[in-house]
Amino acid sequence: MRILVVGAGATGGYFGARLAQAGQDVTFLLREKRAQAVQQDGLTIHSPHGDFHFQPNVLQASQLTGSYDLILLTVKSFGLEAAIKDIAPVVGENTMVMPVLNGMKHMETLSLRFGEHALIGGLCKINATLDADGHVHQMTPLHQIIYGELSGEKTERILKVDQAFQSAGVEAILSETIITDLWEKWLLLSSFGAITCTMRGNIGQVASAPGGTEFAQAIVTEALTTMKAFGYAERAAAVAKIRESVTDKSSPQTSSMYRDMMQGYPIEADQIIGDLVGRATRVGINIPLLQAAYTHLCVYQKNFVKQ
Ligand SMILES: NC(=O)C1=CN([C@@H]2O[C@H](COP(=O)(O)OP(=O)(O)OC[C@H]3O[C@@H](n4cnc5c(N)ncnc54)[C@H](OP(=O)(O)O)[C@@H]3O)[C@@H](O)[C@H]2O)C=CC1
Ligand SMILES: CC(C)(CO)C(=O)C(=O)O
Repeated sequence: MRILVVGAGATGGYFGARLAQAGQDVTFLLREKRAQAVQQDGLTIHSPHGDFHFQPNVLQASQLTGSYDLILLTVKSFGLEAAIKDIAPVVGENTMVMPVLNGMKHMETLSLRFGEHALIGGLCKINATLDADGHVHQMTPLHQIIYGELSGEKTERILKVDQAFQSAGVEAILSETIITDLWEKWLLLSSFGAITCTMRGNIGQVASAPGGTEFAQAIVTEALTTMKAFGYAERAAAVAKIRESVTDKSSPQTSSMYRDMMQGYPIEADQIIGDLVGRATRVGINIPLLQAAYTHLCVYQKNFVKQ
């Protein structure tokens, strides 16, 4: 299977490297600066599962030819439009486009652009980041990737995707409920993001502070109420697990949005929190805490991102 990984940041670098390490036919589509750096230095992964350094196949958009069987989209939401333009020439009739972005909005965008048949639902759970040298650091052993047909069917093509990820030494899960999984990942991440970015601490620090647990629970309730109004069919056990994880007083967990914010990087405020606020406003649901979190993130985004 010809696999194109778009981006060699935290998620693309990690999962793309693991696929390549397993001998899969992987090419990275990178923009000029990153392409030059990776071509010169290779790609390095630091991981509790073992470090890995290799010289990947790298192309820039103007060098793409043919079509790919699977395109793994690992850009941030604010890079999505440009990435769509870049990959469009190599999305053939049988190409599967699998994003791992957090949130839901990108699914509509991609479906409108390439058609729903091209889209494979995908998400990943990992705590990873890029360091100043462009190395990928996986900070905890978590490296889960979940994917599935939007219909839930076990088609021939999704079984091939499954085979590739199963070979890669990561926790790979073929899901028959990927849309629900995506809502739940968004519920988890929007809550993690709003809690850690607003309170500037990890989950345990917030949960241990006066009012922190109540704040975290109220954030989950606001996000959940909004998602249910837009089609999320609540699975009680999943929501209970999310509530548990956002109120765990011993948890050192943050979110990628929090880590990006601490480093002065751009964040996905609109995709992760703004989209929820917009949806709630459209149907008249009051979500004051998420609204405040969004305002807070927008102030950061406008004034404090390092150029
Ligand atoms: N980091 C994490 O732990 C997790 C992240 N996620 C989600 O995964 C998604 C990706 O996040 P993450 O991997 O952290 O992001 P990163 O910022 O680490 O990586 C994104 C990469 O995409 C590259 N990129 C952007 N546009 C293009 C393009 N047109 N062509 C080629 N490369 C491009 C950027 O490269 P450059 O700018 O250098 O050109 C950058 O290196 C997000 O939606 C995030 O919320 C989900 C779970 C965990
Ligand atoms: C759920 C979590 C926190 C880890 O995968 C995440 O998705 C992120 O940090 O973006």
